[in-house]
Amino acid sequence: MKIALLGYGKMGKTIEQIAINRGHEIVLKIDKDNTDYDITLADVAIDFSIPNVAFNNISNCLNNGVPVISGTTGWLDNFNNAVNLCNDKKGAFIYASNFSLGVNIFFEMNKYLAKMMSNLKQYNVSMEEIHHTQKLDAPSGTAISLANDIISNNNNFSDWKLNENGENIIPITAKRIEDVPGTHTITYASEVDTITIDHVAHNRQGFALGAVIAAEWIIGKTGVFTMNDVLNIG
Ligand SMILES: NC(=O)C1=CN([C@@H]2O[C@H](COP(=O)(O)OP(=O)(O)OC[C@H]3O[C@@H](n4cnc5c(N)ncnc54)[C@H](OP(=O)(O)O)[C@@H]3O)[C@@H](O)[C@H]2O)C=CC1
Ligand SMILES: O=C(O)C1=N[C@H](C(=O)O)C[C@H](O)C1
Repeated sequence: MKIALLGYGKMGKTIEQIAINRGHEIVLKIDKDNTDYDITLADVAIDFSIPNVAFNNISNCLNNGVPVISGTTGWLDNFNNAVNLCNDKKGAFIYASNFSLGVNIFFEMNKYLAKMMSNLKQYNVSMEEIHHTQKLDAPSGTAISLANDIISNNNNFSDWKLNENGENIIPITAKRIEDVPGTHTITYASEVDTITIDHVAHNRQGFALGAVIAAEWIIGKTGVFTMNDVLNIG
């Protein structure tokens, strides 16, 4: 498979290694100094870039009939536009805030726990995410997915806020510590006890492998998909 890497930073480089080991060819490596390119050279594009260019990258792929996998976070104001464009062009598109198998299992655990806690109003939920100091967005895309899944599965919470408490609010704390690949912790606390679940990434390999598996999976398909479709979980 011929892969275009839209974004050739920490993730782009990790994806390159894994893709080559799985027998793929990298035909484009795009960073901020190299934005004039022919996307049709690729069978599939993998976008791990920066929030304010992700939607343009995705649109360029969809307008040129190239399936696109995006892991870039912090651009979701334009998510519905990407979905509409994909449907108009009969293209293929997957966005995931987190491509790792472990986090996708953690997403399911979070939904299950949120459902169980729905009738237990004595528990307040809170979330903490920790990432490396170069991260541009906060809270992380993964934390936003986790919070939205709690809201969909638990009537006690209707919104999330960064560093803010309040009735029916899920407070999210974002910490930035050098070299941390990604840690997410969900805490339910009552007066008598605390329940915590967490996911700790040890490196970026899990995110990158998931993105390459999604790129292999999407070839020949039409539509907007999620990692649940790819991994067949949930
Ligand atoms: N969904 C998931 O599983 C995961 C998502 N992420 C997300 O992926 C994104 C990238 O993360 P990471 O690799 O750590 O970040 P980096 O900062 O290491 O890499 C970002 C890359 O984007 C490039 N870039 C800048 N402008 C453009 C442009 N116009 N077109 C294409 N590329 C451009 C940068 O180029 P230059 O170096 O020249 O500035 C750089 O190569 C982030 O949004 C992060 O949150 C990260 C890990 C997992
Ligand atoms: O920027 C990162 O590094 C990561 N970003 C994603 C997010 O915002 O959730 C996924 C992962 O946690 C690493």
